[in-house]
Amino acid sequence: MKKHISIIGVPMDLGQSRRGVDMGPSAIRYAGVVERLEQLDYEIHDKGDIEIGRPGKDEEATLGNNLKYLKAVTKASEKLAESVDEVVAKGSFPLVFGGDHSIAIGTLAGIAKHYDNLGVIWYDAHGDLNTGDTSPSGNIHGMPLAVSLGIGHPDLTNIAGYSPKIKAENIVIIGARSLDEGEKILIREKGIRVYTMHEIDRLGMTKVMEEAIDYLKARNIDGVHLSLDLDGLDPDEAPGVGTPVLGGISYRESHLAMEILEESKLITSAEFVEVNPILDEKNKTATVAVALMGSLFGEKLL
Ligand SMILES: NC(=[NH2+])NCCC[C@H](N)C(=O)O
Ligand SMILES: [Mn+2]
Ligand SMILES: [Mn+2]
Repeated sequence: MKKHISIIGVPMDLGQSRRGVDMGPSAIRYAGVVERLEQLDYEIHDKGDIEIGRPGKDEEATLGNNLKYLKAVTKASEKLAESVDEVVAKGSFPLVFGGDHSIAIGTLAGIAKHYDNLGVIWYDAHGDLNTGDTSPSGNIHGMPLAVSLGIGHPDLTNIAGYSPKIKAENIVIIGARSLDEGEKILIREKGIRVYTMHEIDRLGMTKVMEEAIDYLKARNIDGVHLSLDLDGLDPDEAPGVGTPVLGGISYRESHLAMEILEESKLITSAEFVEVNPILDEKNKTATVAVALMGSLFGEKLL
């Protein structure tokens, strides 16, 4: 039987302040993702996009809680959680395209209930561990990992009616190079495993991925979600992102990371987020995302 992948697009741009990231799912499709994965003998079902809707003028205010567009993000997260939930329930692999990283709130809400002990690999320049209290921006795309740990506004932590979605000791962050003070405190307090750029430079990507995999296996995880923020890569190679940070993971290292994950056979769901075609150069970032998906699903040169 052919393995089955279900694509869900999430044209969400309300979790941050640079317009255009809502076109990410189109850019990724345009870069040929379906054709590419079909060649790997997967059966692909593109479920289309989640409807986000435009917030009214009265919704733009943060209502004093430092959570921009809380209502609209909550609504979209609920819809996404339902759609992802259906995909997992029927035994297909959920592959979600963003949209900004706030969508991980809904993705994880739909996935985590199907696992007793879900692992998460968070491939990102950032920790996304803020709350309304610690965020310097009020942008919800800087909060999804905290929300999934059950930390943050109850409207967000209770998406799909349960909380927390994941455990701190089952998370590995890879590529971090920009963390806010509150995020650093949370990382230390919860003992979250983080491979910063320092460790990637020092150990090399092979060792980092092998350690990450061993770490998750030792936690007896029964599935692993890959949440890949394209800003984890260096902005020279993935320029189409809203919050670029210099000194990132290279395209080659990222391919290697995806290949090692594929060999591990641990990944049970994935999302690729923050692709913003307005900020991109000739759809380069979406093309990089699709190439990485190729490796994640087993593409080989020979
Ligand atoms: N998913 C992202 N690109 N997150 C960037 C977050 C940036 C910053 N830490 C903030 O909370 O505003
Ligand atoms: Mn990021
Ligand atoms: Mn992120």
